[in-house]
Amino acid sequence: MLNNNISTVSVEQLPIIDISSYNEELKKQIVSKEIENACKNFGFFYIKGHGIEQELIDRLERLSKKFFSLDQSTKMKYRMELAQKAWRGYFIVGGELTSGLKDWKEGLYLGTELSDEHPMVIAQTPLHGLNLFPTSQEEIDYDIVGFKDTILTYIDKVTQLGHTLMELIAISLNLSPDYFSSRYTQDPLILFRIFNYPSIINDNNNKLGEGSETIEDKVEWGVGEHTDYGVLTILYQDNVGGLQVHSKNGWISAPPIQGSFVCNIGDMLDRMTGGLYRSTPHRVELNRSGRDRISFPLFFDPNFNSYPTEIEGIEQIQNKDDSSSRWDHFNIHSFKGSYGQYLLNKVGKVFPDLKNNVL
Ligand SMILES: O=C(O)CCC(=O)C(=O)O
Ligand SMILES: [Fe+2]
Repeated sequence: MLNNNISTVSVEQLPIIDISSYNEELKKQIVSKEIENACKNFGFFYIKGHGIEQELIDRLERLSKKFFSLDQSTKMKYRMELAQKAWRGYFIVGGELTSGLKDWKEGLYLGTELSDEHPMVIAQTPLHGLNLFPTSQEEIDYDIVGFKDTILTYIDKVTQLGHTLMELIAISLNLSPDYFSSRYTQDPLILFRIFNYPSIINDNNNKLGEGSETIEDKVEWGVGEHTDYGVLTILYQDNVGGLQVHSKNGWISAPPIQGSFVCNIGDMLDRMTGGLYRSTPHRVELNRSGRDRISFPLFFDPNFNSYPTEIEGIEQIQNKDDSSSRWDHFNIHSFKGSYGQYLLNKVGKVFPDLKNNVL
C-alpha cells in the first residue's frame, strides 16, 4: 500500500497526496514518503484531505470574481503604489512582468495583516504591513460583503496547512519535524495573491494579445516560465486550467482537481536541500477558454531576516548547480544573503517601476 498514489501515476500526472488523519504515526510516515517521492520526481504535488472547508474556498472565489468584475477605476482605488513598501494591492492586466515580459493577468497582492505596531513594520521591513482592503462600507457598495474577513481567514488556514506540510517535508528528509519551523518558518513570510486571467477571446478591449501590432506589447503567457522564491507554494485554482509544470520528461499540465491544492517547492527549499528537492519551473498558458480564470497562490516563505543554508549531512546530488538551465540563470546554491535580500531582488524585477519608487 505504501506509495500507492505515486507508483500508479504515469509520468504525465502529478502525484495526489491525501493528508487526512496524517496525525496518526503510521500515516505520517506513509504521507512523508509520498512527499519525498513527489519532491524528488516532480517538485509538485496535489494535496487533498487538508481539512480546509470548501465553503470558505468557494466564498473566496465568488467574492474575488466579483472584485475583479468591478470597474477599472474602482479597482485602482487599491493600487499597489498606495501601499508603498508593504507591496500590497491591485495591479492591472499586463502590470506584472516575468522575465521582462508582461503577463496576461491582473491581481491583488496580499499578505499577513500586520499593524503599524508590529516590530517588522516599525523596522520598515519591505513587504510587511497592512493590506489594502475595501472598507466595510465599500464592501456593501460593491456587493462584496465579507471580502476582507474571508481573505484573512483563508490566509490563516492555509498558513496552518503550510506548517503541517513543512513538518511532513522535514520528516521526509529524515529531519526532526520542527527542523524548518525552528530555523526559518516559525514566523513565516506569507505572501498571498489573487490572480485573474482574463480570457483573451471574449475581451474586446484587448490591446495586448494576438493581433497586436507592437512587438514589445505582445503577450504570450498568463505567467511566463519561472520558479517560486520561498520554500512552499500552496495554490488553489478554479476549474478553467492552464497551469503547466516542467517535469523531467517535458511540460505537463497541472489541471484543476476539485477540493485539492497544488503545492510546489520554492528556490529556498531547493537551496536548503542542495538540489535534492528542486524548485520546478512552471508557467500559465494564455487564457483562451472564453471564461476568466482565477487562482490563489499562497507563498509560505522563510522569515524575511533568516539566512537559508544547506542542511548539514544532506544526501549530495550530482549537478547541484543547475544555473545554466534555470529560467533566471541563477545559482541559488552559491547565494549567501538573507531570504529578504533574495526576495527583494526578485520582486524588484517583477514591478520595476514600483521598485524604483518605494524600495
Ligand atoms: O496561477 C497559477 O496557476 C500559478 C501562478 C504562479 O505560478 C505564481 O504566481 O507563482
Ligand atoms: Fe509560480
